[in-house]
Amino acid sequence: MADNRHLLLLSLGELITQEISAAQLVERIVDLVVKLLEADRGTIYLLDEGHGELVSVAAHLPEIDELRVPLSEGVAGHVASTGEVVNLPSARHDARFWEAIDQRTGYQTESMLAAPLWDARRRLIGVVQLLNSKRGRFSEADAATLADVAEQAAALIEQTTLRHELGWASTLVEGSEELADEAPQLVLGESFNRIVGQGPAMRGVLRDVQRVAPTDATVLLRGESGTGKSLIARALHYNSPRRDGPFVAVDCTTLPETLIENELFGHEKGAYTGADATKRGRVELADGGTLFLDEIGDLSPVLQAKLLNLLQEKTFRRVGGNDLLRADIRILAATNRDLEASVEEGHFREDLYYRLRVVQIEMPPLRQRGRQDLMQLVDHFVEAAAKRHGRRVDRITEEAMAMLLGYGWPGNVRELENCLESAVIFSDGEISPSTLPLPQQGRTRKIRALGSQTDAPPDRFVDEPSLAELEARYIAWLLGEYDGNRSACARVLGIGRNTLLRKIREYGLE
Ligand SMILES: Nc1ncnc2c1ncn2[C@@H]1O[C@H](COP(=O)(O)OP(=O)(O)OP(=O)(O)O)[C@@H](O)[C@H]1O
Repeated sequence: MADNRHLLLLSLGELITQEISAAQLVERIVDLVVKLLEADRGTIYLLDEGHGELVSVAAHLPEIDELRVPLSEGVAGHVASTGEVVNLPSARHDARFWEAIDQRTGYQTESMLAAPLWDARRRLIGVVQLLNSKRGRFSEADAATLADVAEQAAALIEQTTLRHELGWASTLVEGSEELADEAPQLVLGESFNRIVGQGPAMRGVLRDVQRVAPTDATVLLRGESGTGKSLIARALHYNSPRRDGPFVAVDCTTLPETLIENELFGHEKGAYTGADATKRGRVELADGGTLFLDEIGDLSPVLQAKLLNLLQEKTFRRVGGNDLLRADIRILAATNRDLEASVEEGHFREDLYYRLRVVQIEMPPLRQRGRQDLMQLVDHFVEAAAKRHGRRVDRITEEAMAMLLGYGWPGNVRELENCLESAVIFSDGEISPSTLPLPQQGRTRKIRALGSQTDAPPDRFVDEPSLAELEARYIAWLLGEYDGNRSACARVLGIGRNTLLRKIREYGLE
């Protein structure tokens, strides 16, 4: 059992690295726990605080779609209210047993084991429950195992966006949950584990992912650095029929041409000095799965030709080999380059370009995703970093949030993630402007980023700033334009110098 438990925890850990949908993740957790503890059925309930109910989000309940259990009812309700692990050899003879469920499902509950799911701040988020031990009754060792596994499972569930999507999670960032209410409800199966984004731009991306993931089509992911292209590539793989096969990523920028060819296609024994054994390349390692080629715009002409062959014929040769080998792979590629310009300049093959661009997914830069997406990302990354570093963050000040919302994020989501990780480490329970490592030149960059929006009369504000943010940005931009001359800025703004100074202080623009 100890070994099994170890294996289960490992399998649970692996689940989170795979971009399966959040709903699938909880289903797999239930399946694994049922198998490990030799139960007949299992259910994971999450707490819907608003309604004071537990709601089944994954369950072996062929009879009904969803179960809602009031906190005052049943064994699950008892576990949620008291935080106790409950082990009942004969559930129907226990006063806490809620017969209504068996009556609805026609199932005969005999033994039952249930444990609470806690979040990192020791708040209850749900209950995991097992029915009918195949060994007649659950042992005390089973109860201890379930308590252990429940802890891991809760940590996994917390890392997903599931509770946010359901609109039940409490948030650090005021208003970050508003969108969940405003947006048309996403169907669980359509959402992706750990990918945050419900604004129109990201919803479009996720809709495309949903459509193309199940096909074998080559997909070209485009967008600035740090926008999540690799994340989406993994989502495409783990939501495709190839999900049980390997996902192999190759970064085409990091190695010189000859090494990349070797890395991709492998080599035959004796292909060159030092090649004393045949080596399989990434293409072969990806067999039955997905090959993700990152930064494809950087490939040399020779490799572009070989890649074209691979795309068209699904065939390749190892370096130094004559045999034409066949690969059963799906190819995904990504670039942050202007491929059209590269084609024009003769650096990128036109035929390869057309072959690649059949299905394209364009990742929007962070500054175009709207304030709600940014706020949800902030919430997501702060929670994740706090957990990772064992820190507690209770609050992000309004000024800090205004700074985050006003910044241009040239490094996109990766820059935001790094910035918040650092802020969490240096914060003392609260993230304030002084804990945000937005460099001084960050302001300059912000001003420049804004410049492009304010120079031309904006016909739409892609990042939906509030009036106060807009005011802060305009002042910041003016200060940049007038080399920090406050009197000149005040004149342009038609306000007194003191009023301007107050606003500069208020918006943290000193
Ligand atoms: N929508 C999102 N939700 C949650 N995390 C995200 C999201 N988008 C990106 N990230 C995170 O941001 C970081 C950067 O993403 P990723 O590496 O996928 O970007 P990229 O576009 O492939 O970058 P590059 O072009 O530099 O390779 C990763 O840690 C990723 O998990």
